[in-house]
Amino acid sequence: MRKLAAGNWKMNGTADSLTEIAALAAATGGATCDILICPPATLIAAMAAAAKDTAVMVGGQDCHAKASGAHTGDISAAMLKDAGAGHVILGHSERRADHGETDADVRAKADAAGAAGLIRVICVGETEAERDAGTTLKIIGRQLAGSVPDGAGAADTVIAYEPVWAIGTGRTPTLNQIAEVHDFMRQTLTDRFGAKAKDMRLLYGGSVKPSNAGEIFATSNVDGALVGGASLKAADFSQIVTALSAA
Ligand SMILES: O=C[C@H](O)COP(=O)(O)O
Repeated sequence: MRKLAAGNWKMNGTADSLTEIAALAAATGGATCDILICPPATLIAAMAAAAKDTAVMVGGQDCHAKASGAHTGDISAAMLKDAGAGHVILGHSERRADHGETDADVRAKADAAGAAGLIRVICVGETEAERDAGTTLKIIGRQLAGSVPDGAGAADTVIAYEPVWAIGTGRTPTLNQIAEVHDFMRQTLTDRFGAKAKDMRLLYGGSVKPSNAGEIFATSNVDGALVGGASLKAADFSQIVTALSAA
């Protein structure tokens, strides 16, 4: 399986940020993993142009479940594809919290993304209260069951485990905690999808940085990362890409 280093720029970046793409491509020329950057929608087309002829792929951060229509401010999966995206992040905890997205919403968006030919990066993760209550695996199981569409496979679906309490906080789970969730996800997906789940990439996300990437990538069933803050600068993200290539 080819591993994946994915960067989520969230609501950061303007046209002048696109210089990071050339710098990232130059610094990761020997990478043996896939490299993806998901900028704000305003930058997708320009980033796709900047990334042309490099190994850097471009993705969206969300899409609407409908193909078109009266949905002011929303963007369809086909529009992302048209702008140059090949992937889309769905069900990020910030969307679940800020926009009330449910597992059913995420699944509908994932179906739309699949129909448009986008690879879905579907996010799951527990809150701190849920971890403290000992319900982490129950929550992850529920989110996987509700958010991942039937028929999903390794070629069209990536899962990102992002403990909500580790996002942007500098806190990370222990390696054992990451392994426990990733092993659980692999088993859960295998129970549902069979052999197809063996090569489905399982990313870890939440305060990944150059200093901890190597040990996280050496953890059981971790096939890459979904990186927020440390993906904004090529100098940082390229080190994470290099660590994943070496894993
Ligand atoms: O999508 C990325 C994650 O939310 C992780 O963000 P972070 O690396 O800034 O903690």
